[in-house]
Amino acid sequence: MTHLFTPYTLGDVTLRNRIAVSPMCQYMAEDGMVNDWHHVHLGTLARGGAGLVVVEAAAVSPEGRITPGDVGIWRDDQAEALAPIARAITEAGSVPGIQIAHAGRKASANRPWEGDDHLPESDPRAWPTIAPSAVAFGGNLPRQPREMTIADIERVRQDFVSATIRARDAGFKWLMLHFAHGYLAQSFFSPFANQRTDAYGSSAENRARFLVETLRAVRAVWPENLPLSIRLGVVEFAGDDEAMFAEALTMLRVMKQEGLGFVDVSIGFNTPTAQIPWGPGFLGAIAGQVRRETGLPTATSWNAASAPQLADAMVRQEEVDVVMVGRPLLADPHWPYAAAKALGRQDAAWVLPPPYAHWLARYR
Ligand SMILES: Cc1cc2c(cc1C)N(C[C@H](O)[C@H](O)[C@H](O)COP(=O)(O)O)c1[nH]c(=O)[nH]c(=O)c1N2
Ligand SMILES: CC(=O)[C@H]1CCCN(Cc2ccccc2)C1
Repeated sequence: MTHLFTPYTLGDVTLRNRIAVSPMCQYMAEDGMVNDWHHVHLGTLARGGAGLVVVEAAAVSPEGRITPGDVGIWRDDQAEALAPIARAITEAGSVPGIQIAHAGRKASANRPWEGDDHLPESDPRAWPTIAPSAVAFGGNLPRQPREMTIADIERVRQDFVSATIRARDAGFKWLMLHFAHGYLAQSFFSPFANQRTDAYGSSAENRARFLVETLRAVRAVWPENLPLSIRLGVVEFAGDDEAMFAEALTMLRVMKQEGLGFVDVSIGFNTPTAQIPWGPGFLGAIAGQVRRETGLPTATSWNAASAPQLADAMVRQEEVDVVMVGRPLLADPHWPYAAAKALGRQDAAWVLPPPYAHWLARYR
């Protein structure tokens, strides 16, 4: 029995299988607008057979981009440009998802293959960055951000709400808030990054405030019957993970009461000194713990699809409900087909659309 190829229903949304395209920035947008690159990239991935395609981090404001090449959803025309992509994903038999994000102190950077570092302040493309505290990430991102005022906090929360409304109206059916990877929301939760002494800092409850308030505000405008998820770093691999994990579980229980429906378990990435134990499916056990301790359905990524058998086992062992696949899909957008074959599914070819499947099913 392959668990990876069983349907999954959450609210009024059913995924044809447990494979999701993990959100992956392409850094190919101009002024936040998607273009042919994104249409071909995401359309091909949807035709590859994944049950869910999560469009890359879309910035909720210009300052919230990581690089000048990031997709945006801070304007109506940007959302309108995303609508055909949501349609193409749906027509391919997959569910259209999108991640909305604010990069915080990791913003205003070069594309990864062009340095992955902060743009020089003299660069006309650069912009000032904001964060919970005036504390730089360090490493290749040394710029000190401006500490956010309460007015900034309220504005950015509203930016997440406006972006949610645009995503809804553009036809997306699965929303993921980017609360991970050292970006703005994750950095509020982190004692490494958040040294505030007001209601948004110091205690775990205060450090969770921006995330919980934003989730609550987004929940109020995202349709009740559609999945509302977050991607959250629950460990840092930088020393104090027991405390961080316990705080994350507490926050997730509060968020569940506030209408969170699903959590994609990831890494904090709040400090350049992290020692990540890279390896096949290394977050699986942690995702399973989150699932048992909070009762929330989960996903995780991080080499979860290094082998189809591993991805299948993570579902079978109830560590996750959905497997987020990233880099393997860059290598092979039809990875779900290869996985179906590797797992011995009779109708493996029919993971792909008829114009491909008809011939592959009878290929001798
Ligand atoms: C090119 C590229 C771009 C992105 C990513 C990765 C890569 C390789 N990742 C992380 C990604 O979604 C996934 O969690 C990790 O890559 C781990 O999964 P894999 O081991 O790649 O399957 C990522 N994560 C996220 O939450 N939002 C994003 O927009 C991106 N962008
Ligand atoms: C936007 C986002 O969350 C992404 C941007 C690209 C790097 N991602 C994190 C990453 C690190 C190492 C290997 C793969 C991925 C985070």
